[in-house]
Amino acid sequence: MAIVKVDEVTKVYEGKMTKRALNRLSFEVDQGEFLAVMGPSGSGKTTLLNLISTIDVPTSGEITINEKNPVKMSESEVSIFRRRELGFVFQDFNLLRMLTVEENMVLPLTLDTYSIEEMNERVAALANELNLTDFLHKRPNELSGGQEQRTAIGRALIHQPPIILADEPTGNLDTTAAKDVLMLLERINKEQNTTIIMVTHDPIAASYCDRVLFIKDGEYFNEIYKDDRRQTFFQRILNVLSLLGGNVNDLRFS
Ligand SMILES: Nc1ncnc2c1ncn2[C@@H]1O[C@H](COP(=O)(O)OP(=O)(O)OP(=O)(O)O)[C@@H](O)[C@H]1O
Repeated sequence: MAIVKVDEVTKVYEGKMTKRALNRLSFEVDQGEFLAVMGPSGSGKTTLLNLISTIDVPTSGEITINEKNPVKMSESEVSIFRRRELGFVFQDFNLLRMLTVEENMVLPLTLDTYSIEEMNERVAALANELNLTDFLHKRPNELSGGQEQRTAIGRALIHQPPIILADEPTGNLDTTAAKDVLMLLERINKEQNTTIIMVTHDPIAASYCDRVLFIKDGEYFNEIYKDDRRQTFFQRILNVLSLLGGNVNDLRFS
């Protein structure tokens, strides 16, 4: 069953220079799918994620998330919808520097009516799963990049949202920490059936996904599905990327 439907979506940025960032893009994401979105720099990946995340609205076309269309909601409905249905993971972690790991993770819950016991229980369970139990009282500047990103993933998961949106989640991590984060996302996806949409330049990161959707100049270019082996999927991703062209420096091989 499709949990996200992108139907003929166009996004035009008006300004001194009008820019058509997405042009009649259509695709669906199944519930429980781990999807990577790839494309050259400027192809519209972040624009697409901003539209799905309800941060921005399409110029035309429709995006349906869990059978709801956020464009038709009031501002307060959208903020509740965003909080309950979506979790966000960013390249630069976006943690609050003055807060501890525990406080960063629990923050989204404080906007809703959860009891202290429930909040403590959720943080403890997630910290255990994310291997952060010993770091709960530390602040971001005392953490490694991988620990910061795991904290950010904890913050994204604390609401148990059905969909996680990740924008280059491994972009600021070294190879080992990136692998840990990808294996973690893969595990969350498989064990909790959380749908994940991840924008990435990195073919290795994309090879952890079930499917890679390639876009070029704001339009659908191609998509490929994982077979049994990650290594052959990785090779097939590289093949499409070479067809896709663009500047090879746009792709980070790690
Ligand atoms: N707010 C904006 N106003 C005007 N143009 C914009 C705006 N945001 C993005 N664009 C343009 O829209 C196009 C798509 O940008 P977008 O950031 O979605 O691409 P991207 O694929 O995420 O790129 P990158 O991989 O470099 O992050 C680009 O040409 C960009 O310059």
